[in-house]
Amino acid sequence: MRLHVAELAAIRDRALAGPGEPATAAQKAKGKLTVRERIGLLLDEGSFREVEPLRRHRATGFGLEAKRPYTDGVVTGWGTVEGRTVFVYAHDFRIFGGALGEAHATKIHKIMDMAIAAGAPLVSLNDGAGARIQEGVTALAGYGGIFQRNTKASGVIPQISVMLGPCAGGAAYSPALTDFVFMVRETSQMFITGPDVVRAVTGEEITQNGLGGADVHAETSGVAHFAYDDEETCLEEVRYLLSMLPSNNRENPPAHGCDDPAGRACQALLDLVPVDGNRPYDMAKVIEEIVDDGDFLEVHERWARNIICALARLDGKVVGIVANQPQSLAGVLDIEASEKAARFVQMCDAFNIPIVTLLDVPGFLPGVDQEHGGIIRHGAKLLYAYCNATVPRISLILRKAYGGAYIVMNSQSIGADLTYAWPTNEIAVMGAEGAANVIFRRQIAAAEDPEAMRTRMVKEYKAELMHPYYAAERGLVDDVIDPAETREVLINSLAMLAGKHADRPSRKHGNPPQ
Ligand SMILES: CCC(=O)SCCNC(=O)CCNC(=O)[C@H](O)C(C)(C)COP(=O)(O)OP(=O)(O)OC[C@H]1O[C@@H](n2cnc3c(N)ncnc32)[C@H](O)[C@@H]1OP(=O)(O)O
Repeated sequence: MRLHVAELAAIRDRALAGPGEPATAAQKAKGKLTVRERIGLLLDEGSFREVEPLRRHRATGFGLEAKRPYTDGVVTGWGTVEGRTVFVYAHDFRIFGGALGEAHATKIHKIMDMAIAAGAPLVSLNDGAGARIQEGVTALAGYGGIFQRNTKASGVIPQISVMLGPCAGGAAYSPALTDFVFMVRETSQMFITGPDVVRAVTGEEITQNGLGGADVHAETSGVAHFAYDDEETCLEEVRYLLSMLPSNNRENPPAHGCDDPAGRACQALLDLVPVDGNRPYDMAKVIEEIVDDGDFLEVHERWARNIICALARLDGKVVGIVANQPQSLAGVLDIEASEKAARFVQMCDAFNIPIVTLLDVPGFLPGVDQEHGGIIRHGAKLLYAYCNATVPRISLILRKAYGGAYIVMNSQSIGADLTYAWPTNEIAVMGAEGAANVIFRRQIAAAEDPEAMRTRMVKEYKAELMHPYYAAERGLVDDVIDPAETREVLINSLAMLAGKHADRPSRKHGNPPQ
């Protein structure tokens, strides 16, 4: 037996060592960690249990018979993050550029099936060149199996994709099906086809980073939710995100003890938000003041900055926050903001995270670009997501909430459980100036002094329809609160809603706007 065990140890050592020093040096020269270093940073120390470390491909042709490394270029297994089980698969770029062949794919399929069965999150550490060219259609079929499982797992277990190298083709599609995409500046890219193919087909000259680097995807395309300067910080933030998510859709997110008093008065809010509805301010500071210890994790922080989507804790329990950002495009809803918030609301609903919506919204962004770009169907995505969400939903109107944007952003009429407003709230079909221009157009045009008439009509409209208690008198907000009470009121209301259960009519699935 000892001889056998010694032989096993030698084989294991070879598998663990990977493809050798030159390949490792090349990986390091690109500023990247090795696959096992990454897994070591992601998981609790010593918790990784590898599955199929001795797997090798059986493909033939193109010299593959002579090149059959252990792992086949992907390390799979499970471990823990803060003591909770997490499944992981990680490409090894040193082997076939991390490209996916049949054996590689079936290892990933197995670990995905295990994660779904165990009801635990799946994290992929992506550093791979897509389908392994030498294996042809079997490689493509392997990707099909991953996409199918990504979709099956969607809304069942959290799926997190961490991009740690140049990821092409299927290695970019699969992450797009998952809940969160993390990237690292300079070293990670995502594209359907690399710069060489782009040059050949369209004649465009572009670098890998220019085409699909972290900043491109975190700021322009919205493909990446998070971007960091180095792998260590990136993987630490993945751990932080996991600490806010439940293991699966049958559980609640983990609650923590909280030293920040639930009844803490938020006096700073009285000065943070200008009473004049046209003056900008930083909504992030408002969120910081309300949530436990001022701590929150912004999702898609650099994309569609006119809306904030963040995970935070209130009295130790995780909440999702959706908030207009008045210091960016006046907090207006446009195509990208609608898409960003819709996906976030859906994610929160899938994983039992109550949603707090902070409104200060002048409406949808008008314009030809927006209309031709499909603001109607993109805005409808957010409406659909809120209407569909059965988790506790609370809205707070800080200042203005106008028109369709007011309805879309979790108004009482689309199912908010509770709606509060500050005494500065102004809920209306549109701003007073715009409203007066429409309904008093004739009187203004016929007046001797049109400007004086316009001013008088604006004032009249405001006095009649836009005073802060108009909605409260009609029961359309549940209470008008002192901003300093905001934290206490939200915590108290969420505690009441903790047992919320909502049934929906039976159906296969809805047909959301796309
Ligand atoms: C589902 C459909 C799909 O996935 S279709 C997508 C197919 N994949 C592609 O088109 C990507 C082709 N590869 C590339 O564009 C580049 O290799 C990228 C990913 C940009 C990385 O470039 P770079 O960092 O310079 O590395 P490199 O080209 O030297 O490659 C390193 C080693 O990996 C190999 N490699 C690369 N891609 C594949 C692939 N798809 N199949 C099999 N092997 C691949 C390279 O040949 C190279 O190998 P070696 O180290 O020279 O032995």
